[in-house]
Amino acid sequence: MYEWQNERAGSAKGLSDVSKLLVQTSRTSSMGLRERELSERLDVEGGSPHRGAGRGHRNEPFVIGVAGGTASGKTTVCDQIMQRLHDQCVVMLSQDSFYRNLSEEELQDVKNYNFDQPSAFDTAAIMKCLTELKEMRIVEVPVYDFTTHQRSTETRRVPPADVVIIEGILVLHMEEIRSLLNMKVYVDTDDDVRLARRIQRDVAVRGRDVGGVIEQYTKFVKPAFDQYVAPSRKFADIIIPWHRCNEAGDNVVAIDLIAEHIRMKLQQHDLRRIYPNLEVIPSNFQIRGMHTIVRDRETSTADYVFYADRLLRLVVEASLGHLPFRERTVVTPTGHQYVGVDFAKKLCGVSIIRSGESMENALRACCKGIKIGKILVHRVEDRVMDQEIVYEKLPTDIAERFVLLMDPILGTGGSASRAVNVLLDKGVEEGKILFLSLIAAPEGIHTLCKKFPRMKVITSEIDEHIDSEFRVVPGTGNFGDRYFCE
Ligand SMILES: O=P(O)(O)OC[C@H]1O[C@H](OP(=O)(O)OP(=O)(O)O)[C@H](O)[C@@H]1O
Repeated sequence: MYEWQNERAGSAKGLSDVSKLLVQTSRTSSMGLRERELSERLDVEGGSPHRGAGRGHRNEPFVIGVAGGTASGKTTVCDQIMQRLHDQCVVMLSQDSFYRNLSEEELQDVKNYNFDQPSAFDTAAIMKCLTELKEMRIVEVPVYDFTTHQRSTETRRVPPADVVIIEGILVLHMEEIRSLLNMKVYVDTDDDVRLARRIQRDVAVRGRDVGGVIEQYTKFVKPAFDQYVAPSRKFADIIIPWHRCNEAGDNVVAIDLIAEHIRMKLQQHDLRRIYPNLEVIPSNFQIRGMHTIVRDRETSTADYVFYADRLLRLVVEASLGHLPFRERTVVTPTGHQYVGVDFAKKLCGVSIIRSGESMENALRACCKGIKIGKILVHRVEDRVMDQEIVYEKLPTDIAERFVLLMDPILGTGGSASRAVNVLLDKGVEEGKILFLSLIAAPEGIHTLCKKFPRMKVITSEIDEHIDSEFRVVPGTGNFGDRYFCE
């Protein structure tokens, strides 16, 4: 029997009531009520800082690093991301909490101490905290007093979360920290705006005088910005131009995009942890852009076909990557050996009529001369799990082949399940079937992945849910109508 390799360890998970609590923490606030409540509930429930597998929690949080110059608006960006993710468990850390304690000598000459250089931070402590949060453990974060330049004896207790945000000037400069981040954000604000804000903040909040703030800025802050902070922009996945704000001072578009991306990742993350046989092809802004076009109801048929074809091709290519291969060595024109691989030979496609036929061109373009069969399922709207097979035409030797079963939309999973059963009846091994879709609803994923755990399910995006009329939401409308009709 052919078995797909289980690439991801993990067990069934879903968000518990506890982890659904919103946990807002910031460097200026002491422990918030909800955070305290969460910590207490965790203590009561677990009696241990670990949130183990099988207790209904995620395995690892999504970690975001937010960098930018002093007073660039990093905290505001973080607060706004947190607000958008109000139904998720989010915690925020500040790199500033991890300043080292100053020695007696340094304290006596504090005006000449450079707080903006990497060595001013206790990077080992930052790494410990982030690593433990990644392991879903409760951490104790230092509390730094900016007036005495010392850590307080108190610590701030931060519980595990679905999303961890760490902000600070050097978060993207430090390679160790970068390696733990799932998303890197850089807040880009004009230098003069930042200086004005810095003066205002240090005088009002940290009890400094204007002359002292400007001196420190010129001597340390600005050179460190030029040396460490500004060059770290190149590591960012997203650069937020904070001068492109609305009247309320928000860059709504950027924050919405970030929050939407995180939501999508969290959703996908969960399902992929539940089902090792689910594969979501890695997204990027090019793919998101194409999805945006095919989901837009204003898109013309010509554009719909063009961008759907591009996306379908990506799904087909990603699926082919899951087929087994044999090592093969060839000799290049330079006379040298190239140790490569040979494709799997015995495969075929099967499209679920009608929408599945839209994937045939992509498959033919990738696999020269591939045989393609067809299955027509009559979708009975009020009996979603009891579909009727109306027509089938399949290669006679299908039982000896790997089968790429194609349908761009996975809704309830009723049609796909029925089609898989036809293949199984023909003698195809479950582990040799790959189901390819462009857009999948979680309901369909649950149905297929649970029912056929050895079949690989490959999709490009997972949508929110199906509505009362079994349509995928937000979806793309009726794929067949949009793709095949003028
Ligand atoms: O997972 P399910 O709930 O079964 O829904 C998915 C099916 O619905 C769509 O087909 P539709 O019935 O619209 O027919 P078409 O392909 O001919 O457009 C889609 O192409 C799938 O075949």
